[in-house]
Amino acid sequence: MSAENTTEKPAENTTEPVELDDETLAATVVDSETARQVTETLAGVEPKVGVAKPDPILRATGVQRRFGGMTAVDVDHLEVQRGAITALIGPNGAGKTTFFNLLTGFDKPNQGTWEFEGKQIARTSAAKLARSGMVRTFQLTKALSRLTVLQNMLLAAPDNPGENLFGALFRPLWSGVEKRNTEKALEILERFNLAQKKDDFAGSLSGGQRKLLEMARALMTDPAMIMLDEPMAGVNPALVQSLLGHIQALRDDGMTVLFVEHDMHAVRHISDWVVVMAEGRIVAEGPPTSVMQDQAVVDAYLGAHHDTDLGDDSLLDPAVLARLEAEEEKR
Ligand SMILES: Nc1ncnc2c1ncn2[C@@H]1O[C@H](COP(=O)(O)OP(=O)(O)OP(=O)(O)O)[C@@H](O)[C@H]1O
Repeated sequence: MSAENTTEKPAENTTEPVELDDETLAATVVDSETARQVTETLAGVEPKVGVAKPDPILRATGVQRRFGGMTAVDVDHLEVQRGAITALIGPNGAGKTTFFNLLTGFDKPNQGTWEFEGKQIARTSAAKLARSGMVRTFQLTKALSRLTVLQNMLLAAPDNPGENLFGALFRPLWSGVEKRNTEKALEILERFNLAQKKDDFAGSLSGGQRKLLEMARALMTDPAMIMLDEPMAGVNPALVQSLLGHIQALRDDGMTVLFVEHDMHAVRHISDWVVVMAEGRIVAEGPPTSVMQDQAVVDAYLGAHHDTDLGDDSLLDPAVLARLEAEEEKR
């Protein structure tokens, strides 16, 4: 199917929840050398809120964002370890998206500072951040859906002159850049199994393929750190495994990954470190298994919506389980 002979059609399964059993999810975990090294390094870090990391790529301090009288984000201190997959989780309204938007230059804080690669970046624009190596994924807008997959990739290239004066005046120079960008785009599309779709409209892709394209676009800037906004949302379960594999591959290629996600199951299997937010604050952080046993995390999720599945019960501390059962009986 190509852009020339097809019309845009809605993506499939965009609202389907992720429902994969733990065994399937566990099977997606890649036992790479990098994964082992990261786990080993983080095993030496005390799982407590605000703890210093051995090699932080991002450090945020005293970040506050208020909307009227409501404080949506109030983070004392957070460090993100270089080369690891960090998940930012929490119940609805916890402040994850607001914090993510602040870190990626899409919103301005009332107060706070943060640095990336040792440089202050609070109040730096998203475009500037991308040029310095921190990039976030975007949901495909309506306009981008009407472009082909390859055109989407080329637009994401940092030196894309587009239709500006430079492009018009320096065509020969631009065509060299365009050739390089096209080669790079095709290489990345190949990696995400999207090369065959390069001439399809982005709007014709399934929910999962769109998420892959969002990641592929971000890689056009050769980032050191990639920030993913709910990478599993709206993805057909059949594609979740492949998506998780791609996220791990980014880490194994040396990138730092930070993602916002609701789904506890998936988070637990692929994250090296989990940060939990509730009511604007970070209430726990640590390796996935220890975080799941943390009372503050259980309280945060139960307080928000009682039917939340925290994942594999066998990982929960017996005392926590007993308490959950007692609370269940009371209801
Ligand atoms: N632009 C805004 N104006 C007013 N209040 C806002 C705004 N953006 C977010 N909020 C509020 O800030 C709080 C945190 O919202 P946020 O979207 O960051 O939470 P979240 O953890 O991402 O939740 P979800 O998982 O439901 O997306 C919520 O109470 C929300 O209503």
